[in-house]
Amino acid sequence: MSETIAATTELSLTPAELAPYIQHTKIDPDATRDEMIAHAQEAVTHGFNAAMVPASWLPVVVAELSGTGVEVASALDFPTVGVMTSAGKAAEAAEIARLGATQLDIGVQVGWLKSGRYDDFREDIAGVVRASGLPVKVMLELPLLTDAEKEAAVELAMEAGVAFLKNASSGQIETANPASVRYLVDRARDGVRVKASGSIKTYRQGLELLRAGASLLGTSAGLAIITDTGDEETVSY
Ligand SMILES: O=C[C@H](O)COP(=O)(O)O
Repeated sequence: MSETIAATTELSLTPAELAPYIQHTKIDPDATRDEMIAHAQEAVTHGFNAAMVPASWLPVVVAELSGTGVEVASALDFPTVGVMTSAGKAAEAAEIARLGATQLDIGVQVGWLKSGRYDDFREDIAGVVRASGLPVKVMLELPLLTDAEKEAAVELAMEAGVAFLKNASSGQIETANPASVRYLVDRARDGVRVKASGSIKTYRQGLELLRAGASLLGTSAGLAIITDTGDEETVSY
C-alpha cells in the first residue's frame, strides 16, 4: 500500500503517477462477469492500488488478481451505508475476509451517532474490525454531521480500530475536497490514514486531494484520471 503523503502543495505527480493511490472502483449493480474481470485486469495494467468491487464478485476478482500485488477491496452495507444490523455487518465482514478481500470499507450508523448512542456507534464499527481482521476504512459522511458529531465520529472510529478515515461514501454525499481531507488528516493518529472519496473525476482534483494529505483516492473514474491532461480544469466543491 502507498505510504502516507505529507500534506504539501509541492507534491508533483503526473496523471499516470496517481495510479498507485487510486482504488479503482466498480460497483455498478449491472456489471457482468466479463466487465469485472476487465476491471481487475485494468488495475494490474495501470498499477492501481486496488480493485474495489462488490462482495458478490470477490471470488472472480480475487482469482484474477492472485499474485499480482494489487489489493482487493470491498464494501459492506453499500450503497445503503450503515443501516444493516451490527451482527449482519460482522457476519458479512467475516465472509468478505474469507473470500479473499484484503481491505474493507464500511458505512457508519449516522442516526445512532445523532441519537447519542456513542457506545453502539463505536461497537458497530469495532465488530467489523474484529470479524474481518482486515484494514477497515470507515465512511464518515461528514456533510451529514454537525461539528460536534464530526469530532465524535472521528474519535469513536479510531477507538474502534479503523485503519482509514474516509470523508464520504460517494459523490451523492460529498464531492471529495481538500478541506475535508485536511480535517481528517489533522485528527488521524497512531498510523490511521485518510482516503478521499466522492466524485473524484479529474487528475487535478486527485492531485489536490493528495496534496491535502490523502493517502488513497476512491474513484470509479480511475482510467480517466490517469490519462487526464486537463491541467487547466477548475474544480468546484
Ligand atoms: O470509494 C469509492 C467510491 O464509491 C467512488 O465512487 P464514485 O467514483 O462514484 O464517487
